[in-house]
Amino acid sequence: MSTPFLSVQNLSKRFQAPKGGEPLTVFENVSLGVEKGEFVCIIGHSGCGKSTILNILAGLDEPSDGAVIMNGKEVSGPSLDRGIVFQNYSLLPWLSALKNVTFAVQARFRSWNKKQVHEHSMKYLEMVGLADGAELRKPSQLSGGMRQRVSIARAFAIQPELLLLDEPFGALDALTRGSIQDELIRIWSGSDQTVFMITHDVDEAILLADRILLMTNGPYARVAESVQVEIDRPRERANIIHHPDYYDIRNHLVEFLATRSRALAGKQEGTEQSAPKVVRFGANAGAVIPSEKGSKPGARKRAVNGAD
Ligand SMILES: Nc1ncnc2c1ncn2[C@@H]1O[C@H](COP(=O)(O)OP(=O)(O)OP(=O)(O)O)[C@@H](O)[C@H]1O
Repeated sequence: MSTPFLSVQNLSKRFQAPKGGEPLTVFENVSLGVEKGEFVCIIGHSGCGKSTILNILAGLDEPSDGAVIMNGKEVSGPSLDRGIVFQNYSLLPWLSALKNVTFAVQARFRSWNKKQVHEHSMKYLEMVGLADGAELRKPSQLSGGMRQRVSIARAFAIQPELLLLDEPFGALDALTRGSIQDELIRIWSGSDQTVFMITHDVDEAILLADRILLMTNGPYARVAESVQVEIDRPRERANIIHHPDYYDIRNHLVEFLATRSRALAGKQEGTEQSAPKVVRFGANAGAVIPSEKGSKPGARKRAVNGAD
């Protein structure tokens, strides 16, 4: 079995208690694989460790045990191969929106001249609706949603191999959220980018993802299930609810969050398999896959509206 593009191997994270008490084991023995070009969402209750996993994938935090291997190399620090959108935007406050983007683009594409950098950056700012003069404002002069859009433009503009998104649309109104979700799918569809995204929104996850990872509650959280979303693309927000698998998947996710995330919580004893259980619906519901690790995503239909 080939090694996946992104391989999370027996990852654990413990934080020291502030006053020398018992350390907090946020999650333990998390193993999973993500194939190149796959779009994966992760869902779990607040505090189970989703952002901590994402920070480790980004190389911004270190695991207590285990490793993350991307493209055959262990992740040991941040890299422009991995673009990140955080919940709290993380923009450089002394630079304009445009300069926040050009700064990253210049670092990524070192041989480009100023004009190329400017045009490329403006293209992505335009994509998020911020090319009408707002690009000249500093983060403190922008609303929360606008700041988040700058952060999204910056991450997309560097065209990373792996896009890490930590609730990227949380601060956006429904209309902007929908149009940026569409842009994300358009960009991802036309590239071989891999996306790993945290969301609390089950409908968003079903609309966007090839696969949804479900985390149990912490401490000692783990990724218990990997739900395949085998709904053909393009998926349209207005029509996806009519797909025969839609409510089966949705009910499964909601039920996991309501009961099983808690029922499955707690420390696992040694022999427990660390790879999540694969869950499939529709025609593939009976398919037997022993573990998620290394499994290929369902047939990819990357066509989106107006694009192939
Ligand atoms: N630097 C840190 N030091 C100590 N504890 C931390 C640190 N960072 C996170 N934690 C703790 O680790 C746990 C997981 O936090 P994390 O932010 O990863 O959760 P999350 O699932 O992303 O939550 P949310 O959905 O609310 O964003 C929490 O209990 C949090 O308090």
